[in-house]
Amino acid sequence: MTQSTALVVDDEPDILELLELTLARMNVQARCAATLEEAKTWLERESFQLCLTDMRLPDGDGIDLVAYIQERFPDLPVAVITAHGNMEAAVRALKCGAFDFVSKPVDLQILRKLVGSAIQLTDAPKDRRSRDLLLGNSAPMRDIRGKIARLARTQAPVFIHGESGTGKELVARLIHAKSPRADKPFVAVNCGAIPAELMESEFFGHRKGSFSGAVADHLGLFQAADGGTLFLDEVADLPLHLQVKLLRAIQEKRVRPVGGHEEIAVDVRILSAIHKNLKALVDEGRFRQDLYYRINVIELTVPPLRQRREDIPLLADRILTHIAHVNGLPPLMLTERALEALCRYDFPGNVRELENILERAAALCEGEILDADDLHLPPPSAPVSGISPKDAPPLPEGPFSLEDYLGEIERRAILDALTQTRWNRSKAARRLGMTLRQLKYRLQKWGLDGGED
Ligand SMILES: Nc1ncnc2c1ncn2[C@@H]1O[C@H](COP(=O)(O)OP(=O)(O)OP(=O)(O)O)[C@@H](O)[C@H]1O
Repeated sequence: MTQSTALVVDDEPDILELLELTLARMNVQARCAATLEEAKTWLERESFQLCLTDMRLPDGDGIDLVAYIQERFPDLPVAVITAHGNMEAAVRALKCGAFDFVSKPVDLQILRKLVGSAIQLTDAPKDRRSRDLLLGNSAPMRDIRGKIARLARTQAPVFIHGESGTGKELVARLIHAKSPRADKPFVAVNCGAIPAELMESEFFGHRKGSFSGAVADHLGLFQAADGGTLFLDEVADLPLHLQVKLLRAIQEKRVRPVGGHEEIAVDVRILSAIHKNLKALVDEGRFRQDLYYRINVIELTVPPLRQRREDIPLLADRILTHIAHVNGLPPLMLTERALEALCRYDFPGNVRELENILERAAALCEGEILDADDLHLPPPSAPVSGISPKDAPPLPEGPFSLEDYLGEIERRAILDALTQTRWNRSKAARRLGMTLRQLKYRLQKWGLDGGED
């Protein structure tokens, strides 16, 4: 194995020695600098795979060094050592381009994981076809692809904002796939889909016997994602008490399983997504401000499809090619009229809705040419759910039960939302503006149980 070299910058000789020893055990040679000036001299003289710097240096600030390296040596990952509990400094460093941080007193287990990731980062292949996966040549999509490439090189938490179906999860997967964590797990969790009483154990694991039903040790999501990425979808659905625990896990980089006595070091990159306005939820006291600042270090907005209509033809073409391929069909084509209709349509459900429309059209169409009528696009004024008064069942003759009549409308709306979300109950619940629990109750009531969360 070739030896890597790290530049370690700290004015405390004891810490320098400890870091040097730890790195040596990982076959990483350390060059030590006690000041900003010395660090710059080393940087000119040698090439490094990692730089580890203290925040407070006699002749400047660790952030100055992060900025200097970003400008002069953008391929060199730099991590900062922060005073215990000083998350503000850690966040500043991440925003400035630091790839990670470790807090004092330095936990050697966490340091080893950080160094391992940094070394992998400089070895990682640079490109992984995000253009073929995240389609679109509009300016915002090109910009997002550029950002994905840059964000893949840091460990900074990224907060992805955008309407439902715009491709937030796809963006998160690409950040992971292009990062040095690509060979480790990408664990996606829909925070709204986990029952409140199981949340802590789902996230942090539990020990056998810690509660009735805990028949064996259980690995939580953090441990499942160790070395990789944890994607928290609909993060605003986390209850406040779990937000506190999540914040702690992110800051300390350690988790304690339910019923466990020891804490376990975890190395997880957090990406999160939401389709609501998280800042507004913070203002309403429904989302913790400290957690908001922690997960929102870098924000990425995926615009709705109606704001990048020029991407529709390419997306439609690729989706139809895919549908034809998986169903063993000859190539499917859209007429000009059909394409025009698609480009005019507003897509409240974004790319996912485009996929559904084309799948439905392909399934119902007789030949290989899809015309505008085959798309069955909702008229512009129809509400998103597709239920409008004219679709409501006709009023029965004579006296009737209003409750049963409204129940039938409810049943139709639920069925419609489930069809649109391919029976994904969490997504259907969001579409209907209710909690998963409320939807499950109604599904039971209407005998519509089934499907995945
Ligand atoms: N730019 C794109 N190119 C290709 N496919 C896309 C693009 N954007 C979205 N998709 C596809 O659209 C579907 C929905 O995307 P995704 O699940 O990532 O959206 P989302 O924003 O996370 O949705 P939700 O908020 O409902 O969870 C997926 O099948 C995804 O592959």
